This record gives sequence, C-alpha cells and structure tokens, in this order.
Amino acid sequence: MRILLAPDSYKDSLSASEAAAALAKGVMRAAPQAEIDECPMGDGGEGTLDALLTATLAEQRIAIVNDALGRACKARWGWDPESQTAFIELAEACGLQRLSTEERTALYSSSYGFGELIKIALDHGAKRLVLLLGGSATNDAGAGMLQALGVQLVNNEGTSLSAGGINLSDLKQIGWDKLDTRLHEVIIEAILDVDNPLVGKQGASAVFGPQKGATPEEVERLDKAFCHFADVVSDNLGHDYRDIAGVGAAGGLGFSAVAFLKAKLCPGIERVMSHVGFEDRLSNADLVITGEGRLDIQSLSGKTPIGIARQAKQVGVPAVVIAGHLGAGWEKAYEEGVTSAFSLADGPITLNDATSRCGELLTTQAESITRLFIKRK
Ligand SMILES: Nc1ncnc2c1ncn2[C@@H]1O[C@H](COP(=O)(O)OP(=O)(O)OP(=O)(O)O)[C@@H](O)[C@H]1O
Ligand SMILES: O=C(O)[C@H](O)CO
Repeated sequence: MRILLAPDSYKDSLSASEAAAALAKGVMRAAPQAEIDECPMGDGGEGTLDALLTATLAEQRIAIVNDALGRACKARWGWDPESQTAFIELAEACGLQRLSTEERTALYSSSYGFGELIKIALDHGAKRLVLLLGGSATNDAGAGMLQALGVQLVNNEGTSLSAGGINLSDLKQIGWDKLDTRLHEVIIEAILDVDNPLVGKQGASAVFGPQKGATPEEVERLDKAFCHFADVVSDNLGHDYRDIAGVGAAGGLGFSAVAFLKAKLCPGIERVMSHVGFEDRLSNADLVITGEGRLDIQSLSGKTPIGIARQAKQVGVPAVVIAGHLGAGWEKAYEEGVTSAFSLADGPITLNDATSRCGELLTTQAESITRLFIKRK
C-alpha cells in the first residue's frame, strides 16, 4: 500500500515538511508496512520555497534584505545551478509570519525586500526566476519591489513615494529608465496562491487587507489607491491589467509582476505540482492525504488541498483532507474531488492549543484514517 502525504503548511503551526513528517508518523503506527511518499506542498504562499527545496535539486541560499517594515532580516531563496533558476518566495522576506499582530500594517508595509532578493538572484546570474507570491504582510501592489528594481514612482512634488500601498494614491509619474535591464533577458514565472483581481470586492485589499491589519475604512482607501495606480499604469502602457485573475495575489504584487516584469502568471498549486513531479507520484499512490490550517470556501480558489483533490479525482485516487479547522463553505470541497475531510480538534480546544498541538493531532488523525483505509482495502 502506497500513501502519498502532500500537506501544505498549517499557518502559525507547522511547515509543510513538518506536517508531512507528522502524518507519516501516524501512517506508520497504523501500517508499518506502507510505502510512504512525503511530498510537502505549497500553493505559492509561505512555505512553497520549502516544498520546492525538498522536491527539486535547488540549493538553499541566504541573503540579508528588508522585511515588510524595512528591518534587516535573513531570507532564504533557492538556486538551481543546472538550469540557472532562482526560486524566490515573497513571504521569506515580507511574509505575514514575520510580524506580530500589533506590527501588521496594510497601509505602510512594503515589498522592497522581495525586489532586493530578485536583484540578488540576477547578480547570481539567474536566467529564470520563479517568483512565489502569497502569504505577504504587504499590500502595496508591488510598489516596493519595483522601487528596489529601479522603477521610479514619483508624486506631485517630484519625490519618490514612501513605503506602503496607501502612498500609491499620490502617484503622478512612473520612471522606467532605471529599471534593471537584466529583467528583460530572463524568463519570469509568477506562481500565485490565489486568483483574485487587483481591486474591487474580490480584490487584494478587500479580501486580504484585513489579515494584514486593515480596517474597513483603510481597505477602501487602499482599494482607491490601487485603482489610481492601475489607471496610471494603463495610461503609460496602453493596457489595463487590473482584472486579470491572480494579479491581486501577494497584496497586489501580481499586478506589477505582469505589468512591469512581464511575468507569466501561473496558478500556484498546479505549477508547484508540476515542479515536484506530483502526477507521477500520485499515479503510484493508493491514497493521498493533504491538508492546511483551514479548509473553507476560499480553499476553492486555488489552495493546495483542492488542487490535489482535483487531480486525485481524475486518476481515481481517494483524497483525504486533514484541516486545522473546517471553515464556512468547506463542504463544497466534495464537489472538487475531496473524499472526506477532518478537522484536527479532538475536543473543545482554543486556537492556541490547536496550533501548538498541531503535529500530535495530525499524527493521531493520520493513524485513524489509515486504519480505516486498510480495513476497507
Ligand atoms: N492546527 C490548527 N488548528 C486550527 N486552526 C489552525 C491550525 N493551523 C492553522 N490554523 C489557522 O487556519 C488559518 C488558515 O491557515 P492556512 O494554513 O489555511 O493558511 P492559508 O492557506 O494561507 O489561508 P488564508 O490565506 O485563508 O489565511 C490561520 O488563521 C491559522 O491560524
Ligand atoms: O499574500 C497575500 O495577500 C495572500 O496570500 C493572497 O495572495
């Protein structure tokens, strides 16, 4: 019996590799003879770099860059010397996980550090950049990244915009002449963890601003600032990118990735599955277990468990989801190929307990599921 373990990370609890290891422990308890394939996954957001470093030949590199608040931090990136490909995860430098709840600011956080990582990869001789977009603390539509790469974003007074998406409302002019020209010579792929547009009810600020600290009034101001940015960009480029699916990823950075860097936008989980050779691994499996912190209606817009379930359905492999918790609308997951879904809690439990006991609870659930599965086989 072969069991494929392909969880995403459990935000605030475990990385995808740790989750896969916890699941493996449970499967082993129930079926020591089982062949286990640990395949940590990511959908573009935080932890995707880990998944790619585990599954590919890429080597880990470390750089000191700015975090979302402009403080020096150590960020990892991946380098595959053979294909001269750099894997750069936005959340490594500017991720939400780096900030405490009190520190989160959707108005003033910046993606500058991510732009610095891109520059470092170019200095390294990268011919191909794989940008992993999601899990950000930023909501600046990539303005900080652009500035780090030499784009001048200038206000009415002729000075450079300060950090933060809210300052895009003062944008008057875009200066392209100092944009790092090496960007024209590399292939850029942007892996997106969601398919939201830049603005509007489903846009970056409305949907992901609140988790970065935005109040409803700030969401409105940020949305307006992004509309203005999109207007100025379309005046300059003659093309409006704001409604393309996924440009709202990573606080709207997807927008700048496509408009300025000409990145090819790729739906996260599908692209990650292809990088880790998921199809082959799934075709050898009798069961796949996946999971994330919360399975809910949003999971349907391209999150790991649903991407996996869709593929598992196609090849007739049962797909079980173990989620930290099951949020509103999770039942829709059945329509996407999820065979059954479980929440981790083993009784009334606080979020704190749930996250600190995540590994232990995953092991227990994986054991129960495997026991049932062997019985049925
Ligand atoms: N073990 C757990 N038990 C209960 N809740 C958890 C657990 N682990 C994580 N969560 C919560 O689930 C929520 C979503 O986590 P998830 O790992 O699904 O992140 P995500 O895919 O980036 O989701 P989103 O973009 O919706 O925040 C987080 O608020 C997290 O605190
Ligand atoms: O980073 C973010 O804003 C969310 O993960 C959606 O991409």
